[in-house]
Amino acid sequence: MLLLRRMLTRLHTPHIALLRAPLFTRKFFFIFSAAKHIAVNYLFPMAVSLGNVRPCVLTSFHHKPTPRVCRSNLRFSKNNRLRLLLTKFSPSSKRCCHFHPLKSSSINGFSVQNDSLEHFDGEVNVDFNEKIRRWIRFIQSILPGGSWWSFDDDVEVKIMAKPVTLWRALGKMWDLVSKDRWIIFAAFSALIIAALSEIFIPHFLTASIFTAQSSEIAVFHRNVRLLILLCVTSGICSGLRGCCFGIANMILVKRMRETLYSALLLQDISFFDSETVGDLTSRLGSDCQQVSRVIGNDLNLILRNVLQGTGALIYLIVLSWPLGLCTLMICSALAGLMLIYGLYQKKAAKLVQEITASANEVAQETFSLMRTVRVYGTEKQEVKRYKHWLGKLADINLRQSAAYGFWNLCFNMLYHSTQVIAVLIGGMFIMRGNITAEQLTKFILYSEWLIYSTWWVGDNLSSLMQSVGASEKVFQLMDLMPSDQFMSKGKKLQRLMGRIDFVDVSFRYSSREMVPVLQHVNISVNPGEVVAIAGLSGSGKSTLVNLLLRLYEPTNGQILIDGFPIKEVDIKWLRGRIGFVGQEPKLFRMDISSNISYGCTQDIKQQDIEWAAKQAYAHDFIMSLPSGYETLVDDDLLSGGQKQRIAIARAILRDPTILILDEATSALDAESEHNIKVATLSNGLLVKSLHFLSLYVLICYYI
Ligand SMILES: Nc1ncnc2c1ncn2[C@@H]1O[C@H](COP(=O)(O)OP(=O)(O)OP(=O)(O)O)[C@@H](O)[C@H]1O
Repeated sequence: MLLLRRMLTRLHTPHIALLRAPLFTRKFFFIFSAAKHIAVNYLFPMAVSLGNVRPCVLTSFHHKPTPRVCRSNLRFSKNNRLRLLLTKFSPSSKRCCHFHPLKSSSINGFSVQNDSLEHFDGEVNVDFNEKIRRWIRFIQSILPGGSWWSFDDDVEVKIMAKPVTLWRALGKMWDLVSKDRWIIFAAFSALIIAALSEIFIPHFLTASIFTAQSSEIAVFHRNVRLLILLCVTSGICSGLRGCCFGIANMILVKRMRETLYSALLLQDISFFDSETVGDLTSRLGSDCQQVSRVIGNDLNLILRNVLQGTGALIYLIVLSWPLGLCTLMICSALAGLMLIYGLYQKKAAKLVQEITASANEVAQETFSLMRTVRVYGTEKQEVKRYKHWLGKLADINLRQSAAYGFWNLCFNMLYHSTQVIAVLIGGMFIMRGNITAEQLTKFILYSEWLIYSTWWVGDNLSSLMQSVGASEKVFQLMDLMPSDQFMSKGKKLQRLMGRIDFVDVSFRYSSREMVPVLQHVNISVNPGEVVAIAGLSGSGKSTLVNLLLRLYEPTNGQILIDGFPIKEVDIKWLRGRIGFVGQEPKLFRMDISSNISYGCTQDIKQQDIEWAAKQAYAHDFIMSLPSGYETLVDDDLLSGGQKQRIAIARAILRDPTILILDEATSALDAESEHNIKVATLSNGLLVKSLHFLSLYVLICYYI
């Protein structure tokens, strides 16, 4: 007991974890305290592997570990099938076993290892010299060009987008807004007039002050009148410029979203196997929004400041070329820094967008699987998963802010050095009688103007680079060619009889190239024949249907419709003649009538919808809903069987020549299933489900 108490006083809060472990494990630890490092490093992990200790309670079991760490991966734990990462410290450590459950979750195609989410929170026993060495290493890393600035460690996300140059991005943006080029021309005209007016303001300001001082009243009044005129012109034109660029920006973002959305909708289904919904919606949302700054803000301010800066530079050189050249040199240094800073921000922005997309992906997945999350109580885990990406985002934002700080520091130093140089050299020139006090005042005003213009150009250029970096993936997606099915028209047969032949068809999904799903399949179905395809789960029944609907192309062999290769038939026309009810029918967030008539090209009346609903035995339950056919539904507001009945009604309403039911009545009770069969039979349709224990059945019926 004494030993136990002593051990307990030495165990601070995190070690309570050990007490939760089974008695066997506790005894195991205390009795063999003499050989504790062996126990901790080798025996305890074994206890975990045998299932005596749950790995999650071990996470905080560590005490003064030495910094020397060796890692090995263990793959055990029978009950919860977690993969463990055992971090084993050197024998000199006191108790230092540290486990992290490695729950791999695939996000953006890359696995996220949750061990990085839980940080080592124990105190680290390091000597003073080691601390100093660490500090020196840290300081070295945060100096310009140091490792802290590199983003390489953060690239846990898949960056597929090819780099887009600034000119290419601007060219693409121009393509999108060129239809409304008048607004751009109006914006540029206003910009030029405003910039020119503003350039002359310091000149007439200084001239007015000095003419007032020398009592030249007529000249003073003329200068003041001109000053007022310039102020009014620049005010009006600046307002016009801002408004026109804002409109151009709105047009750009709108077209960008439209183009991207249309490009995505025309992709092959296999494209959606590799891209996730969260990622794509993030491209449409935040990535396109990033571009919204480009025209209305960045380009606008860059152009204005380039014009004003050039004007100020010319004025300075005319005023005094030695002073002008000094300012030019400082501005060139600023421009060099600006370029490096801009490129850094571009890279950071690209990563920020990728990580934002990954965070969105997690959120989208969690919200769509909310019921599963609630039932399994994994809310905290999901928050952790989301926080992981937020942490990454914060990390990059931190570096972006630090870079911004550096950029500000450089700017301020260079800005003040121009003032000092101007006063030093200008003062000497005044003393020598080379220039007047009025000229020096104008010089200081214009050099300030020049340096501020350079600053604004740099700031907006880096913002522009960020927008370009953020929109790389958007541009890449917008460039994707539509699926072949939308490119080639194909033949419309005079009449679809319904003969189908699968001739030596083999298939494998492109996302899993190594796994053959179908191999040399030959099936023939005559018009009017009902065929049931039965097979074990995962044997490829739904895949057959996918090929018949031409959602995928066979890797070998071909499918014939009435003797014509399906590839040569107009696929839109063919799909219009096929009624399909899938395994898990999905409903759109719209009323029931719209859901039933969804995709129907014929002129549909309410009676037709109700007729189809009656055939599918959906009418009664629809009428029992508060607003009947007007009731708003979606994927979550109806039972599985009710959704299936609406989907069957949708298929019936199309009056299809070929009806494919992919276990379409699996969620219905036996009576409803029977009723639907009888009802559809009387209209020449047969719906039949065969349930062979765990076997799954697909029925194809041709009329
Ligand atoms: N989009 C996809 N990408 C990669 N592999 C897929 C895809 N869809 C299905 N598979 C794989 O193809 C195989 C056949 O799947 P399919 O859905 O056709 O089976 P099934 O016979 O309909 O199964 P069940 O009776 O369980 O619905 C499975 O091994 C599955 O993992």
